[in-house]
This record gives sequence, structure tokens and C-alpha cells, in this order.
Amino acid sequence: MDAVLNALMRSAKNETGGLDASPAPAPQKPSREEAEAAVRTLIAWAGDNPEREGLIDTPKRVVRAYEELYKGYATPLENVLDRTFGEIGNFDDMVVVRDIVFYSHCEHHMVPFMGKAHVAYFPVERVVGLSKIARVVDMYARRLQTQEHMTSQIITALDETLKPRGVAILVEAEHMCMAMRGIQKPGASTVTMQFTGVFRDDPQEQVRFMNLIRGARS
Ligand SMILES: Nc1nc2c(ncn2[C@@H]2O[C@H](COP(=O)(O)OP(=O)(O)OP(=O)(O)O)[C@@H](O)[C@H]2O)c(=O)[nH]1
Ligand SMILES: [Zn+2]
Repeated sequence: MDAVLNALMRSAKNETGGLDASPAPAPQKPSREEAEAAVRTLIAWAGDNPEREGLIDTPKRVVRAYEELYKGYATPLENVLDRTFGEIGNFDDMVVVRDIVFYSHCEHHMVPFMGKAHVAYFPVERVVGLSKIARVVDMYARRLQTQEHMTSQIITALDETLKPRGVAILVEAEHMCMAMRGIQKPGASTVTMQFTGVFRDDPQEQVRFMNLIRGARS
């Protein structure tokens, strides 16, 4: 099992830098049976009996749930952003998709953090389907990471793939590892933001973005 873990750790290291468009699959992904056995171990560690009736099928359910919660590892970016649309007239202003709800898990505790992402970009001649921006958010949210890394992965993916005049992202989230355990501060929210291109160079565009995501019409 140590060899499996080492291989997984090497693979994960390769995935932390750069665009990270289509992460290489873990070279020796554990089998479904091994994953279910690990869940049984954690149930016993929590203090319950994994063989009792109510818990007997739980490892299978947890492994199925993991496939959904972490499906971002299996989504190639090129499949998400491969289609753009050119019939936009002379539109060259900001496109903002705000209030994209996401659910993620922090890499430190594997406990959920959830919130909203707001994304804007200045298209150059072609636009991307609006749902694809939300798909990119989901793709990175459904992995283990910090909120900062998630924020930078989303903006890098959009910037390098669409090559727009600029991208802006603001992510606001509540971390259950700060609410349910540890410091126990429910309601505390964390805001991360990042800008490229005109957003980075022109503070007025940052202000317009902030006003738009707060609902103001300027
Ligand atoms: N920067 C950052 N920190 C995070 C994120 N998610 C969780 N954390 C923090 O990760 C830190 C881990 O700290 P450690 O001291 O290694 O772990 P810990 O003993 O469980 O820490 P406590 O949460 O303070 O009990 C904590 O301060 C968490 O609040 C995130 O997305 N970004
Ligand atoms: Zn955490």
C-alpha cells in the first residue's frame, strides 16, 4: 500500500503547478475494494461498527459519492472550453457570470468549503458558452485544494485557453473546517480574488467588476 501512496503523491505533485488542464491519472489508483476497505477503517476509527446493518453499505455509497465529489480530476479542460462563438457583432466589453455556487473540499482536512465564484472576462472576437465558465469552476472545485489554488487554477485556465483581454475572479466561501471543528467560527467567510490583463492594469475595471458582482449597475 505504501507504493500506491507514494505513486499517488508523485502524481499529485505534478498536478499542482501550471495550467493543469488534464491531470495525468494516478498511476496506481487503488481499486474500488481498497477504497471501500479504507472507509470501513475510518468508520471504526470514528468509533462505530462498520458491520452493523445501517453502515454495511455505507463504504459503497461513500466511494460512489467520492466519484461525484472529486470528478474534477477526471474532467479534461479541453473538453470544457473547446467551443466558442464568433457571431457577437462588435461586442468587446466585459462579460460577467456571477453567483456561481460551488462545493469543494479543503486539502488540509477534506472537509467541505462552499460558496460562490464570480468570473468576468473581456472577449476578443469570440465568446465562450456561459455554462462553460461554470463548468470550469466546478471542474477545479471538485478536487482537493486550497481556496487560493482553486482561484488561480480557474483564472489561469480561462486566461490561457480563451486568451481574452483580461479575466477577473472573486471567490467567497465558508470553510467547514473553521465552522464545525478547530476554531469553530461559523459564518466567517474567506474572499480570494485575482486579475489578469486589463483588470490587473486598470483599477477602474476592477471597480466596475466589483460593482457588478455586488449588484450595482454603474
Ligand atoms: N490558506 C488557506 N488555509 C486553509 C484553507 N482551508 C483550510 N485552511 C487552513 O489550513 C490550516 C491548517 O492548519 P494546521 O495547523 O496544519 O492544521 P490544524 O491543526 O487542523 O489547524 P486548525 O484548523 O487551526 O485546528 C488551518 O489554519 C485552516 O484554517 C484554504 O483554502 N486556504
Ligand atoms: Zn480545512
